[in-house]
Amino acid sequence: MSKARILVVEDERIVALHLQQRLKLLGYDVTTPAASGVQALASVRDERPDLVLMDIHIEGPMDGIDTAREISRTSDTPVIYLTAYSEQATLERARATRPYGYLVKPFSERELHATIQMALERRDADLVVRRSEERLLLALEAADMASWELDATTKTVLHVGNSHRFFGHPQEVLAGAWDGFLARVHDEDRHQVDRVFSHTSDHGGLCSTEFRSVHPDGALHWLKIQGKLFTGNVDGKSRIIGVIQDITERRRTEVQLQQAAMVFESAQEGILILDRAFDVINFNRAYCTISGCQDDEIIGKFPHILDTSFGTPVDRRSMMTTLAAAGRWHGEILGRRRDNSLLPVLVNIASVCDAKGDVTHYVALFSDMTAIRQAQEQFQHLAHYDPLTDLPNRLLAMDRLQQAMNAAQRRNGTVALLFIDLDHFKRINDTLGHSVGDELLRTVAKRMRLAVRQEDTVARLGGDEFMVIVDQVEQPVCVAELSNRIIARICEPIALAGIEFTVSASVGISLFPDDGLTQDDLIRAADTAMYVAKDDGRNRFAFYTKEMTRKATLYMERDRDLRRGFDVGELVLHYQPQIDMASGAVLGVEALIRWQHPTAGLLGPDAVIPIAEKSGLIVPIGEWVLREACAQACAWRRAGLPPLRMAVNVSARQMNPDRLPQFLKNLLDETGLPAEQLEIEITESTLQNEDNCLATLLQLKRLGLMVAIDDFGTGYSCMGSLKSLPIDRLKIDRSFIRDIPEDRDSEAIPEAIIAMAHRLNRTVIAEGVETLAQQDFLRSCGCREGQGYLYARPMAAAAVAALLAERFGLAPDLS
Ligand SMILES: Nc1nc2c(ncn2[C@@H]2O[C@@H]3COP(=O)(O)O[C@H]4[C@@H](O)[C@H](n5cnc6c(=O)[nH]c(N)nc65)O[C@@H]4COP(=O)(O)O[C@H]3[C@H]2O)c(=O)[nH]1
Repeated sequence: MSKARILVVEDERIVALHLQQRLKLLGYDVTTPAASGVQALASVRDERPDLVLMDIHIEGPMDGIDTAREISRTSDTPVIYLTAYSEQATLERARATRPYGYLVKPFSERELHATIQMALERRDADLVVRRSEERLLLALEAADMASWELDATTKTVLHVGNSHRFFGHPQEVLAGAWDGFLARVHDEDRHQVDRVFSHTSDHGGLCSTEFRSVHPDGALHWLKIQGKLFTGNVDGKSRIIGVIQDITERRRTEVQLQQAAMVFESAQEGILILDRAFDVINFNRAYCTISGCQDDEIIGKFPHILDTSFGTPVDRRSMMTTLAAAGRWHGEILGRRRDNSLLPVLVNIASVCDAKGDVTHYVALFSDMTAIRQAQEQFQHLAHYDPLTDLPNRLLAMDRLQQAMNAAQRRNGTVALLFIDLDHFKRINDTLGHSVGDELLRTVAKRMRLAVRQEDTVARLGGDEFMVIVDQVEQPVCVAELSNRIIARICEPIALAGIEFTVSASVGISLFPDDGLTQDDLIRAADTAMYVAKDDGRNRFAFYTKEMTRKATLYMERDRDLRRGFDVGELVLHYQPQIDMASGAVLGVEALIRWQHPTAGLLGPDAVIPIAEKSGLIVPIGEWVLREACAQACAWRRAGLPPLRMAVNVSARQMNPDRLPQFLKNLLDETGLPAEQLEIEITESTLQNEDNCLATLLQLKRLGLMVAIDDFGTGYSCMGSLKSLPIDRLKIDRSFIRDIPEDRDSEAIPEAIIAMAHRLNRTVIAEGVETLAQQDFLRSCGCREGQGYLYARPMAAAAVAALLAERFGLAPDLS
């Protein structure tokens, strides 16, 4: 053991040398004595003595106490004061420097030795404590912790280590009154922190809590503070001593883990964590739901849903190869449920690697695609099927037709395309309502399906239009039979909304390849044939013929020509006088349409009316006729001619109660023509077939117009109801007049019509009177009015005026 080195600080040299002598004798090593504070500090720094014997009263700017204070500030060297006498104040100053001892001069060798030994031992003990404190501090620092201390009795914070790091404030801000410390704790945690440290003894002296500290920059730090209560072992005070730790990162990780756990558990996707052998080590609820497996059937096993033993299309080897190469595998498979049923699943598997890049786990996600696939199927269904009847729609029908055509082409066969349109469906829809109309369409659809073979397609194209595609037609006659079957089925009585009624259908048929090689051609052909079936009286079928196309083309050309003629004013009116057969007086005229065609010359109504009826142009043309006829009647009146009845033919399609009466009212208002001078002629068939006819007639009568029934006698049903109809005049059809008097039998009908009309108080006029004999016969039956070539042919307005002027001896002003 080496000798302790001692520095003597003494300004009296003799005393210093004597003391050194005594020390040497006691076995100590001595350094050169220092005579001043400055020398002493230099010696401590350079000689590194183990102990300093310091005379309090030394010369110089620093006395022994000042020098000792400086030594203790810069080194661990213990200082023992030497003093002969001292005032109290000096001693107080000396004590404040925490010396290792006092030796009061004169002192014995024993006192000197004992004091030095005690000081050295205390210095060693202090060093041990200091080292240990240092170690503790370093350990706390390494653990990112700091110590803290609280006086539990007074609730005073004594110490908060590394306070900047944990609270963002210096020690002075935190140390002191408890409330000052609490002020640095987040509002929401303050109460909890206060409670924990107020009841430390309740928990065996241990306390621990986690809270947030608010740093001056607003940043929140999660802190964990732990401590233990120590009671009175040093100075009788109760202290809580412990450590503070910043757990912000841990809390963040915890929150992230919680969120991850939440996602894991609440995910719609089934999630599996697999080990390297592909055995399950963790799973979520959704996986159980999707796979139907129980908890104990999952852990430690290969995922049941990926079981390929059912021949699902997962190739496990290629999956593993992809996983090894790319770290991911995804695809849609037919997964296997616990009950061995299959379901479409979208699978996403990812490898999880360690720091070295070696695979440690796999994470597999399973999305049940059943709902999506069902929705897609529904979507597909909606896109291809008619929602009302559930029959294929036009899109699918076209596809099937193309397939049938392709197949027929390969085997040199025939496909039949049937275009089916319900007759007068619009009328049913309008009168019975749309829900009845819908139900009717559903019923018809079912009946059609029952009428055809399983492999044939029945489709709804829209509205009341249906299509049947017959694959593999053996003979056209089979298609005819099928059409009859369909028509017959449709015709069966239907009871809807408490009403029983029947509906018929018209069917147009085209054949592939005879009638067309493309879908469009076939459809056009079937459509044309269907219109022919309708024209032929409905409730029947018609095979397409080339002649139909010719006629249809002709019709279209005529229609176009008529529209043009109408637009440029080529339509004109001729007028045929209606005569009092007794006096020969002109009672009125019938307006008859003519077409002054630029190339064909003057054309009769046959060139206008049928085409206009078909295309709907009859309504504007009919209104033009009425306007023109009224204007002409007014012009004649203005010219001074006597008032004449103006008879105008009105088509069935014009008999719209919402349009015609209002139109006529406006016309009469505009022209000033008295209503009773205008006579509307409707045919007997219009009266029978047009639902709106009666309602329109009643309104016309209310306006004061005259109504005549044209072609009377050619229909059958209206005789009985004639009495109640708002009719003024009957026009006997000229077909009944033609054979008078050659054919006696033919006289019976006009005779009966005239008699009946008189009975019912209606006027009669005979059409087509060509001979005097016919006139005489009619007059003998009591018919007073006649119209025919016998009196005058239909003629232009100017000719009528001239005729009237001649008859009445007038010279009309026709300007
Ligand atoms: N053989 C013969 N025929 C005679 C005789 N007297 C008159 N006629 C013809 O008989 C038709 C009488 O007209 P309708 O029965 O109303 O029959 C009319 C009428 O139903 C229709 N029509 C004519 N103009 C119009 C019109 O503006 N609108 C509508 N909707 N139909 C019209 O066209 C039909 C034919 O008219 P038109 O060809 O002008 O033929 C006229 C007239 O020229 C006769 O003694 N012998």
